[in-house]
This record gives sequence, C-alpha cells and structure tokens, in this order.
Amino acid sequence: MKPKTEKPRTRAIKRQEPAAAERPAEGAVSRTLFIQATQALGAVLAFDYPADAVLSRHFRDNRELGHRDRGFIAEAVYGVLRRLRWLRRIAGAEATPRMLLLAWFARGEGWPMRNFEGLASATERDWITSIKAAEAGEPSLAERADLPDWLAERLLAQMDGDELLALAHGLNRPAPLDLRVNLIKSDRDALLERLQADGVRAEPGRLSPQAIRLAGKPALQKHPLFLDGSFEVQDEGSQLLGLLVQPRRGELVVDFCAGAGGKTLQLGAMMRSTGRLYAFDVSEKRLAKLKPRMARAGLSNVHPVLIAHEADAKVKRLAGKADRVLVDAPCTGLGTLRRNPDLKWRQSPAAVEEMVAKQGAILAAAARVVRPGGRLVYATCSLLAEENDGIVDAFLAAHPEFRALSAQEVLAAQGVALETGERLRLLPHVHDTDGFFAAVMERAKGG
Ligand SMILES: C[S@@+](CC[C@H](N)C(=O)[O-])C[C@H]1O[C@@H](n2cnc3c(N)ncnc32)[C@H](O)[C@@H]1O
Repeated sequence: MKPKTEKPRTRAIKRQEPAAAERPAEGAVSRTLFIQATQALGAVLAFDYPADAVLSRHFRDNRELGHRDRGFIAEAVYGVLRRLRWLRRIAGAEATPRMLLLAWFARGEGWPMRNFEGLASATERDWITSIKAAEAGEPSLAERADLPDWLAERLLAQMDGDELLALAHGLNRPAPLDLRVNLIKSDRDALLERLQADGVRAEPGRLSPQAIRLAGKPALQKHPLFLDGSFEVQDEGSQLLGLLVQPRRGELVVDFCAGAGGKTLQLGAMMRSTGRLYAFDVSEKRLAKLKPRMARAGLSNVHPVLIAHEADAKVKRLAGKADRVLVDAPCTGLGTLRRNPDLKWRQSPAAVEEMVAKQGAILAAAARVVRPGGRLVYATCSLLAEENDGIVDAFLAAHPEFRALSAQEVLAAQGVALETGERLRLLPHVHDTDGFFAAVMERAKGG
C-alpha cells in the first residue's frame, strides 16, 4: 500500500494560559505546550498522512500557537520520528505518544530532571529516572540505525554495517536550507551580497554553482528577493540533477515528472527563458503550484501539461522530438529522511515493488520522446538499488539505442568537481545533501 499524501485531520485543542504554578523552569516548556506536542505526535504516529501535512493541519487548527511554540512542537515530533525505534526500546513497544515524548526529552535531548517538574506527575518522574539509566541488552544493527528491519536489510545488501550506521546518522540530522539563484534575475555573488546585507547568514554552496547555503532556517517567504523571483528554495543535491540535464537556449526540453516544478524552474532559467520546456505531471494539484512559481521566476518558456499517465497522447505527440528529457521519477523518497523521517516508517517492501514497476514504465515512455542524439536523465531521491541502478540497467539492456554518459564528466564540464563516476550518487553523510541518484544517457544519432 502506498502511503496517503493528503488531507490529514487532527483534533483542535483549546489552549489555556498556564497558571503561575505551572510555569516552566528555564529551558523547560509549559504543560499546555507539552500536551499540544503530544496531540500532534499522536496524530502523526497514525501514519495515515505525511508528518509535515499533519503538522500543518495541527497548526491551522490551533492558530493561537506562536512561531516558537510551533518550532518546539515540530522539532519534538521530528525528533521522535527520527529515533522512534530507539525510543520504543527505551520506553517500551507499547509506549504512548506522551511516554515517547518524555523519553525523547529525557534521553534524546538530555533534559535534567528539574525540567520535568510541573510537567510530569510524580509517577512519571520516577519512570523518567528509571529510563535515564542505560537500556538493557545489545541493540540490533537496524535498531542502532533506527530503521525498520526490511529497510536495514536492503541497505546492508548495498553497504557494510559501518557505512549503514554512518548513513543512518546522516539521515537523522536535520537538513540545512539551500537556495538556488535564478540566473535570469541575478547571479550568485550578487544575491549573496544582498542577502548578507539584510542580515541573512549565507555562504556559497560547495557543490552546485547555483547554490547558496543558509545558516539556520530563516523564514524567507516574504523576503523581497524571494517575491521578485531572485531565488527559490532547492536542495543543493537536487540542483546537480538540473546540471546533468544541462539544457541550452532554444532547445525543446521535457521535465517528465515535474510536480510543483522544483527542477522545472531551474531548467527554465538555465535555458534563459527561451525554447520550450514541457512540464508533465499526472497531478493537477502539483502542477497548479508550479504556475505562480513560474510567474515569480519570470519564465515564459514553461508549458505545464497535465497527463493521464505516461502513455498519454500528449506525450506521444512529442515522440523523437526532445533535445533533453528529465525523468525525476516518483520514488520511495528514502533519500529525504532528513526532511521526512516518517517515510521510513510509512514505506514498505510492497510500496517499493509498486514504485519499481511504475519507474520502469515511465522511463520507457519518456525515452520515446528523446530525439536521436538527445539526452535522457533518470533520477530519484531514493537510496534503494532496485529503484536506481536496477531501473537503469534494465532500461539500457532493453534499449540498445541508448548509451550511458558519465555523470562525473557532465558535471566537470560545468565546473563541478565531484568524484561520482558514471552515475551520480549523493548521500547525506558524505555530501551533506539529500540522497539522490541519477544516470545520464544519450540516444544514438541514428537510433
Ligand atoms: C519526485 S516527484 C517530482 C518532483 C519535481 N520534479 C521537483 O523537482 O519538485 C515525482 C512526480 O512524478 C509524478 N508522477 C507520478 N506518476 C507519473 C507518471 N506516470 N507520469 C508523469 N509523472 C508522474 C508525481 O505526481 C510527482 O509529482
């Protein structure tokens, strides 16, 4: 079963002002805020919807929550999601959301006992004291990695135990905030200077020449440079996928799985708003989100096209015509666990199987759109070989008219020095980006 993606429901709870006696010690939080976090966590742990959607709903239903309170709740919920397996080991397999949160603050955040006064009952405080001692028994590798067994097993087929732990550690750290400069409106140095002049702590990205990495997570949605389209938020790793496509002015380019257009906007800007860039997707809702972003970015070369499926007549009409095609395939998203830690608990072997079938079909359909001599890029934000090399190997075996190009060489030609070999593999603990995979292929001139 694929996890659901929309419409979470959480119960609104009334917020009362804490009585003087309830006020927290320094570093602690109020009893009311803790109850809010418990409610939000309970809703998230149903795993019916993505955690970010459940939290947004919770905040909409509880509008009195201020910026700091929201931050506290979100961080607490994400903290528990990242370390859920470890916390259940400490707090018990049947631990309630409240117990998980108490265990998280006691062990994960290392709160001293005085922070629990006024927050937890005497019985709970006794329990917290007991769980502050080390847990019994040797944890398994999957428990240490805080991954479900099935996922740890698959990753262990691709790497050794030490690397798995290093990867898991990288996936359990919060992701930094990266921006991509819009090349038709600004350049990186100029944008950096303007942001820094506004007090935004920022530095050039280390991998993508279009990237700026921010210190902390400033809210920039109302910043004039965001509103005038000078930048977009885009993970630096994701930007490298756009570089692999390397679109040029005047070309016909297809972003086959465009979604809300994270990469479409980058491709459109690299084309300097010339040529034709088709943004295909099966989701009307996601494509609708692309439209205001295109306008803000000042792009007039993007054509969003809603398709029913990959074999839609609108796709077939472009057969053999595109200079470049990007397939940013739907996937399990396991490379984005830093941002979406709930995914490791919501995905399943059955979901992987379903994805693999879909990915193969989409890649084969997208390949038909590539002109002879044109380029095809297949990418995912998954860590699993079956969604990555497995799809590309099967595709190349069945399509002798396509040959592999070296991702490393394509990037090097654009000034990106990355020892990645033929296929791009980005990993959080190595590159400090989300996990990404990409393969670059070219259709033979007479193919
Ligand atoms: C990884 S997301 C794309 C993210 C997007 N490229 C970005 O950079 O923001 C995969 C997208 O594939 C779309 N999709 C799923 N099945 C598809 C199909 N058969 N044909 C085209 N797009 C499809 C999904 O709706 C989703 O938006």
